Amino acid sequence: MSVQPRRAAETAPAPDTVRLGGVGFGYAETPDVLRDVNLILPAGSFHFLTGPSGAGKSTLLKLLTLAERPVAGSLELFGEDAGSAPRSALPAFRRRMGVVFQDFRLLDHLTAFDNAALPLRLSGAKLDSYSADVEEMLDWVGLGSKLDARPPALSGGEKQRLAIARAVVTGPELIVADEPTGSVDAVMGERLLKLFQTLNKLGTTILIASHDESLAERSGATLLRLENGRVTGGAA
Ligand SMILES: Nc1ncnc2c1ncn2[C@@H]1O[C@H](COP(=O)(O)OP(=O)(O)OP(=O)(O)O)[C@@H](O)[C@H]1O
Repeated sequence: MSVQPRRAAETAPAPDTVRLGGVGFGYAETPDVLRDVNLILPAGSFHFLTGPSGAGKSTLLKLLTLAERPVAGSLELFGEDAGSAPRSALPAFRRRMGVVFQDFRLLDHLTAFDNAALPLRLSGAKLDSYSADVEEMLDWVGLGSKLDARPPALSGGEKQRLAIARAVVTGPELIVADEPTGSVDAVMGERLLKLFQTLNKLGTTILIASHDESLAERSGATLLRLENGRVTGGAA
């Protein structure tokens, strides 16, 4: 696979990709969704996050992707304080991660190719430099014949695979995915798992929130469980 995670040039050990200490967060109607989350994702680690519906998995992912910020505790990404960093610093954190949202967040007016290529285009890269990588990634997720299709003409599973291609095509250091196999069949679920495993072997830190406990167990990833506002399992 030609898409590879970017790596720092220095030889010092990479800092933990994610460190959460005593994190608390909630909503007006549901305070205390997260009460005291302690979580470390070392660089290059692979974790699955499971837990009952409504436990707060998507909420935790919103904190990691900086869509929300903790109201208590600390959040470090890539060895730097992200929990209380100024808003102007957030895009630099976000550029280092690929995110698969549960609702995909594709742009309906763009083709599949242009949706997948969007993060590269926004980074200022020239089409010639990324076009082959984007096509390879779309081929990997089974969309090689749908490069010109727009999201409204894609099935739920195809949209999900397109969202995954877009998240991984930049070679991010961290991939955060919310139910990334929820809309695909078992065969494609295995194929997507292989994609995540391959990216992890290349050094990408990966956190997948999923209801699919059997996929999580087959993944070889460290299993984390979110319940009653706390995460158990893993290195924290
Ligand atoms: N934007 C919001 N405003 C208010 N409450 C919210 C919001 N988003 C989530 N919640 C509430 O926070 C709690 C945790 O929701 P969240 O979606 O994070 O759980 P989850 O573990 O991802 O659930 P599922 O497995 O069903 O996707 C739930 O009680 C939910 O109703």
